[in-house]
Amino acid sequence: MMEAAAVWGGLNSGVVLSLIAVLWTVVWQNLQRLQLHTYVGRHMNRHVRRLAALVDPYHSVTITEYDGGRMKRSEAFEEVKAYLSASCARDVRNVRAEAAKDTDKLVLSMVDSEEVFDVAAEGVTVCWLADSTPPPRTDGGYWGRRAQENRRFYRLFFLDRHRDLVINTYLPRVRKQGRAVMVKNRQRKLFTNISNENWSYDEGLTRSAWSHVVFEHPKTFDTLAMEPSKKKEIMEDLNMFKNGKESYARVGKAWKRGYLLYGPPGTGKSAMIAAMANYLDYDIYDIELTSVNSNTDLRKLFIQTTSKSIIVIEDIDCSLDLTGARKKKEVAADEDNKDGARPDKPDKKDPSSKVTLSGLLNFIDGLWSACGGERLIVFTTNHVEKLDPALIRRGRMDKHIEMSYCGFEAFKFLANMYLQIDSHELFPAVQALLSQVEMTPADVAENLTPKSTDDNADSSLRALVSELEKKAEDKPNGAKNGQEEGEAEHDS
Ligand SMILES: Nc1ncnc2c1ncn2[C@@H]1O[C@H](COP(=O)(O)OP(=O)(O)OP(=O)(O)O)[C@@H](O)[C@H]1O
Ligand SMILES: [Mg+2]
Repeated sequence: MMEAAAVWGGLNSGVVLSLIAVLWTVVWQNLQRLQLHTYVGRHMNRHVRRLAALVDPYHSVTITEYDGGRMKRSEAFEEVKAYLSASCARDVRNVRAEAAKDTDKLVLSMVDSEEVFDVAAEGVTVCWLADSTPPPRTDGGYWGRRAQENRRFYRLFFLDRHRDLVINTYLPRVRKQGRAVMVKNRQRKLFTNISNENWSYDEGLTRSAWSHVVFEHPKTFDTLAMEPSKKKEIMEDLNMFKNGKESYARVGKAWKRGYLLYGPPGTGKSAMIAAMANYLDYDIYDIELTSVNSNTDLRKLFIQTTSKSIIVIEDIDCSLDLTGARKKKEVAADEDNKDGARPDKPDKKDPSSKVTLSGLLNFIDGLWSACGGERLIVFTTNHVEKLDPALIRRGRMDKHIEMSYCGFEAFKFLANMYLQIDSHELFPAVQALLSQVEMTPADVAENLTPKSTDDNADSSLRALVSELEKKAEDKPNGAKNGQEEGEAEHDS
């Protein structure tokens, strides 16, 4: 009887303390809502939590700003920060406002020592604390100065009995929703590599070889003149890629895809890349190969790219001597075998050979095998026939897309876009002329652009026809160099 009374008494005190904790939680939330919580309140909050822990132990999970000693910003930290800023920021009295990159908006987050409650599930309240630890002692220098900044962290408190729910359901949800907030707030960027002297630092401690601007190119597939079926095929290919995480994993392939865009100047290769980036919602990394000092630097550039990006090397034939250079050097090496010369050894006298073909191949193969996924690599060239076959073989450049002179389908698209017409008496003449002469979509678009307020569809079309006729006269044979209409495209 006595024992039963003791247990009952213990239970009773447990229930009372739990009730105090719950009551305090409610009071605290209301104080916050009324903006009456104070420094003292925060301390009481902690004491109540300690008191409650006597009967119902709580646990905590700490999410730090940096991953271990790798000096890399923790993704989980960013996700929690984004989640809290979106879901709970209204309940926080003191917030830190940071300038969002490249916009006028501010990103709000909790200042140190701020706490906020969140509902993990019905009847399950958890508490987030924002805080920081003093920096480790260092001996100056840039890294030292950066390291002197406090290391921030978020700590999540929850009761022992909610452990499974918090770890298995709530935290994954927080990360997922945080990621969604980050995607929503994310502005796409166009990165470019700059010379090493100007290497910049990103907001973490990571040294960056890239500088960036906000990517705001207006070109989309809706405004890209192309034979409709070809355009559809490319868009479906991109869809398959974007949604192909599982299928790539199933067949054991890295989640990467290579595109080679080739064709004469002004046929829309760069426009196509912008349309792809807008369609996929990816960043663009535009590599200027001639600014890369060595194969090692090329590798560093690659390592600092992120997923959901298009890595672009424009005019690949001009950036590197890839026009059978490997073969020439192989011959030279055979002749000069005594020196043990390597076929792809860079020629120090030739500044264009700072990055070699083999360096570039390693770069692409690295892309294919190393780090995370979801990267497209796009090469453009005006002279596909000059490229080393090794560079464009299947597995490196998976899809070859020919961007060609303007065909009738592309013209109709442009006429609709620029003049808002689907047919006109001059269309047959334009069709006949386009089958005879080569004119790029860029030139057709320029001719269709009204030059004065007096211009209309009729005058613009006449201007185009007369331009095409002039070209036909300049080209006595009239043939189109065996070029078929529109844009051809094939998988290699
Ligand atoms: N198919 C197209 N549809 C719509 N606009 C086009 C098309 N092709 C070219 N243009 C327009 O013409 C201009 C030049 O095109 P772009 O820079 O994409 O050519 P390019 O193929 O990259 O040329 P280069 O080989 O010289 O780099 C751009 O303003 C682009 O918007
Ligand atoms: Mg271009």
